Amino acid sequence: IKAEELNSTDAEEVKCRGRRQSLKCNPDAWRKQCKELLGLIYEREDSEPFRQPSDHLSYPDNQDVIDTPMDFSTVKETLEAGNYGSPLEFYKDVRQIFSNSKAYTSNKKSRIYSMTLRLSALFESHIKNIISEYKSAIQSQKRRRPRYR
Ligand SMILES: O=C(NCc1cccnc1)N1CCN(C(=O)c2cccs2)CC1
Repeated sequence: IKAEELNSTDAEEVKCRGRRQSLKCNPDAWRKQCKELLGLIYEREDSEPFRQPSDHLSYPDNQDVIDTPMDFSTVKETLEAGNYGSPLEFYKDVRQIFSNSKAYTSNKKSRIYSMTLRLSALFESHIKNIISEYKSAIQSQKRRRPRYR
């Protein structure tokens, strides 16, 4: 049968089976993409205050406000250790860095807070494609109909 005679699901699957290693169909491609995104973040000077755990000594006033400390070195270690099961877990930790920064500051104009705003704009612009490609790779991998081998 010709590929166009397959319904969209089968066609998608045929496409993916052929090109497993391509980014589109490879459900593990997100790890490499998130590593590259972290590299981009590390290149930005804006990420400097967030590359190591916040030191509560110099920011004691908000210590109780931050119940989940997070920083990019922790995210990097978790990703490299293979301890994220999906890009959504990666996304959750990175967003924690930005929300902690918001909780730290009372003045939304503070220099360090404006750094998180620029950084999160960069992050959001890249992560949404990584997540949508991951979701479609999972979809095309799911067998719509069980196959009896
Ligand atoms: O202590 C760190 N980061 C670790 C560190 C330790 C030593 C040297 N350089 C950075 N902060 C400070 C608090 N913080 C904020 O986002 C905000 C503070 C005020 C408004 S926002 C997160 C980054």
